Amino acid sequence: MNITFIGGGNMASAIIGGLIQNGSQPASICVVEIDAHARERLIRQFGITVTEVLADGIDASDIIVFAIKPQQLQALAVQARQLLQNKLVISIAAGIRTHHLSQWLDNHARIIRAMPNTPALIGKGMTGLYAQPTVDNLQKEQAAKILGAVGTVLWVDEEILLDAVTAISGSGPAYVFYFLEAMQEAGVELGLTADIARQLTLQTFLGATDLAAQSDEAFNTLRSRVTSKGGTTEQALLSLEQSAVKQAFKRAIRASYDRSLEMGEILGRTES
Ligand SMILES: NC(=O)C1=CN([C@@H]2O[C@H](COP(=O)(O)OP(=O)(O)OC[C@H]3O[C@@H](n4cnc5c(N)ncnc54)[C@H](O)[C@@H]3O)[C@@H](O)[C@H]2O)C=CC1
Ligand SMILES: O=C(O)[C@@H]1CCC=N1
Repeated sequence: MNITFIGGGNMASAIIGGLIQNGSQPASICVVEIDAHARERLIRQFGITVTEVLADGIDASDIIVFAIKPQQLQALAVQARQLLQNKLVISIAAGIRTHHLSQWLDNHARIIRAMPNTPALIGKGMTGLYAQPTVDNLQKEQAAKILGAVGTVLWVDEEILLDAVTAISGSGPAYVFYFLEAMQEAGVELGLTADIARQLTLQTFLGATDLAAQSDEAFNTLRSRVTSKGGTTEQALLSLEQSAVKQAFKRAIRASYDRSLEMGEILGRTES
C-alpha cells in the first residue's frame, strides 16, 4: 500500500515517523512538498521519496493524504483534480468539510476526513475519521489501517462530530503541554530546578493517565482518592474552583470547536 502525502510539515511528519516506526517501508511513502528545506529534512529524517511535482506524487500511490493548511487546500485541490481518478483522498485539514472538498475536486466521491494528533509520531496518536457515504468498505479499512498504525482510531457517523474531535484530541496535546508548562513553572517558583520540576511533572502526568486508563472509575472518583480531607490537594482544588479553571478550560475547548466550524464555513464559501 503506497501512500502520498501532499504537504510534509508537522502533522505529516508525525504520521510518517509513526508509520516507519511501525514497519512501513520508506520506499512506500512519498511526499509532495513545495519547500526545499522541508524536502531535505524529510529525506534526511525518513529516507522517503520526496518531490515538488504534484503529478509525480499523486501518480506514485492510490492513497493521497492532503496534509497542508486548510487555507491552502482549495487551490491545491483545483490543481489535483484532474490527477486523482478513483484514488482514495484522506484530508487531515481542520474544519474543511468533505462536500466542499468534493466540489473542489470535481465531485470526487472517495474522500475521508481525518483528525489525527501529533503523538502519532510515537505511535500514540488519536484519530477521528469520517467517510463520505460513497466511500467503500475497503477504502475505509485502508484509512483505518494507515492511521491505526500510528495510534487509536475511531469513526464518527456525523461529520460535525469531527469538529468536536478536533477540539478535544486534535488540539488536545497543546492543552496538555500547557498544563505541563504551568506545573513545571510552579515547581521552579517553589525552588526546584527546571530539570527536577520537569521530571516530577512528566511522571505525574504519565502515572495519572496510565492509572485512569487502567481503571473503570470516573475521573472525579480517582481525583477524590488524592484529596484528603483537610489536606493539601483540597486547598489546590479549592483554588482552582475559585478561579473557575474548569469553566475556562471548557470555554477554551468550545473556542477550538467554534473555530473548526468557522473555518469550514468561511473556507468552504469561496468559489473554486
Ligand atoms: N499540527 C497538528 O497538530 C495537526 C494538524 N492538522 C492539520 O494538518 C494540516 C497540516 O498542518 P501542519 O502539519 O501543522 O502544518 P505545517 O505548516 O507544518 O505543514 C504544511 C506543509 O505543507 C507544505 N505545503 C504548502 N502548500 C503546499 C503545496 N501546494 N504542495 C505541497 N506542499 C505544500 C508546506 O511547505 C508545509 O511544509 C493542517 O490542515 C492542519 O489543520 C490536523 C491535526 C493535528
Ligand atoms: O491548530 C490547528 O488548527 C490544528 C488542528 C488540530 C491541531 N492543530
